[in-house]
Amino acid sequence: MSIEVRHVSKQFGAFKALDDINLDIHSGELVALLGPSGCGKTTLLRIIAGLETPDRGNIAFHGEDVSGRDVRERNVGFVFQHYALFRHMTVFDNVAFGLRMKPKRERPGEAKIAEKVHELLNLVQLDWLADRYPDQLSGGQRQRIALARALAVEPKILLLDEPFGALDAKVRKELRRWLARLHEEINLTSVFVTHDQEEAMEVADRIVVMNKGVVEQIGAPGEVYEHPASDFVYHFLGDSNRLELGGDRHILFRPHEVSLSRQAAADHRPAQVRDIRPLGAITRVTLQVQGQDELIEAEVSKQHPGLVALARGETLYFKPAV
Ligand SMILES: Nc1ncnc2c1ncn2[C@@H]1O[C@H](COP(=O)(O)OP(=O)(O)OP(=O)(O)O)[C@@H](O)[C@H]1O
Repeated sequence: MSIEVRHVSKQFGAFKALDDINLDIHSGELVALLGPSGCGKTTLLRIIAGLETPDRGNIAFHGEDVSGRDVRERNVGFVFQHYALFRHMTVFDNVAFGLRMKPKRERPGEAKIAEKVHELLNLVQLDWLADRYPDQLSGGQRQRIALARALAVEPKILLLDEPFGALDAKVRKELRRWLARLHEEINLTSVFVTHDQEEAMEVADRIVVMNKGVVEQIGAPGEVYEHPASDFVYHFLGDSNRLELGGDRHILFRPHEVSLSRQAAADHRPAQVRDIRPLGAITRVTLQVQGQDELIEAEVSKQHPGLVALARGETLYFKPAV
């Protein structure tokens, strides 16, 4: 099921949360809405779901305008960060909930429901927890159960709002890999909101980079990283340095896109070493360049000859190598 967003705008009082958003999400795609806090990601997701009405524009699923349909009629599944499981129900009953709530003529029998619930719990690899209560689960397990619950009613579209936001870094990483694999398996058109560029880069087929209510760029992770359409996208999608070139000219480069030398070299600028951080295979050197306050971060292999016995306060020569 594809999703078409056409000229969608939304205002809260005088504040423009979304300004003429256009977006095509293909059937089976996993798309990330990425941007800083307050850029309108959640509002857009809620409008796609039917939880919020746009002031202008419309949403179509597979070419069919669904603007007039409410959230229940749109057949979308949700996983929201704070959309808690029902505490007084077991894992099994939580996952069965949506099926049991169906109108009588669509509701499967209890045997069929049990079969379906176990199938879903197997899919999220937590069948062994069926009789537990949410309080007896870890945060990561709870999110996987929330996903199973969302999938129970066989939605045509899955919407996830910072689904792993509240979890610690290691669990987040595991879960996002797991989500990517799961998505490969079930191929459900999915949209997830995140402000974490690493998460978007790692999981999504395509990334929609948003800023202040507009779409800055849409593309595959590699595309938006390698060919950012604006300075905003460049900065947002990874660490970046800005080097003043005089006048109002500047150059942007990534910490690893740098040539470092202990001796003065052609086109290299002198800089004072402010900090040296070994980070495993690479070492990050923070540099202060004359004539600008913003520090430069250079990341080189830990074997780089320029690092031998290097100390803070010394002078290094560097050049952006972009
Ligand atoms: N119901 C509302 N009433 C008033 N303002 C709102 C409402 N919902 C959202 N906003 C405002 O609209 C802007 C966009 O909110 P939204 O939740 O879409 O941003 P976001 O990109 O998802 O940010 P975050 O990552 O912080 O959730 C914010 O400035 C927010 O304060």
